[in-house]
Amino acid sequence: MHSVINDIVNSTEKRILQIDNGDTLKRDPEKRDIVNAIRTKRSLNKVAVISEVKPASPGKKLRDISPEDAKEIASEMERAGAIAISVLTEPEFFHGSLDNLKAVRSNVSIPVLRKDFIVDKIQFEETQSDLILLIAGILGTKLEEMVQLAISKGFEPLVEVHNKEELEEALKTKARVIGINNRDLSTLEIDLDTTLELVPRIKEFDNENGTEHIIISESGMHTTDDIRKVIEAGADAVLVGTSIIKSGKIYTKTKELVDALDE
Ligand SMILES: O=C(O)c1ccccc1NCC(=O)[C@H](O)[C@H](O)COP(=O)(O)O
Repeated sequence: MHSVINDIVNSTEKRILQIDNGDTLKRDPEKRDIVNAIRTKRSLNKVAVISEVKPASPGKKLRDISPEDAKEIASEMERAGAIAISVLTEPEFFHGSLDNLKAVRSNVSIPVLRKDFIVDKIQFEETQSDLILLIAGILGTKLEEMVQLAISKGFEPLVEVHNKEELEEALKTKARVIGINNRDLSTLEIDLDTTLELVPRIKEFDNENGTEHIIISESGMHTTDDIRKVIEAGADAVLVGTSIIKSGKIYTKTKELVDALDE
């Protein structure tokens, strides 16, 4: 694991000590269904884009985003046809917040993903979202248990993998949604071919087991060519942060990616 990831996980572990066990968030009982949203979008030959409210990457500030800004940004993403909104909530390295998550979910009607470094079930109690990210490379042997717990709490777990070993672990779980992260968390290098390498194994598993996983290609997509590359390889959806936020034109850039198959 890259030292930045170790730092992020260490900082998260310290932060969760502050979560008050008795202070359980009252969650909206309605879960917005991303699986249907993705299938509907794809049936219209549009790209299912999960658009990310991302203030920063480690060491790289993109834009200050307050809860009010987050609401406005997410509304523009929804208007432009995004099927879901991802909200980074990690405060130290990504400048995200749970307040941004809450603000976004109350202001859009599409599914919302909490994008963070979940290391302990206590984090479920502070989360107002429909989906929650579980990173196989971080959770290791705890992955299956965390997937079960997330489902029992009413979340749709999005299990993120980057290599074949992590993918095999993800396929052993009950998760319906698998994210292939094109960013290697050991080196932070991005390679869209990661999606091309891992999709066939998911398809093979589904054929053998009568399952139908939803595949999300995550990170490093900037152009419509990038989007077409991963969709043509078999991804059902894409998760895009930096290129949308950096464009400064949230509506226009999101729509360009949603319409990438029109060209
Ligand atoms: O964004 C980073 O640089 C990063 C570094 C280390 C761990 C995670 C990181 N990103 C978290 C994400 O999951 C991305 O924000 C998301 O996949 C969107 O990626 P991008 O479109 O490349 O901003």
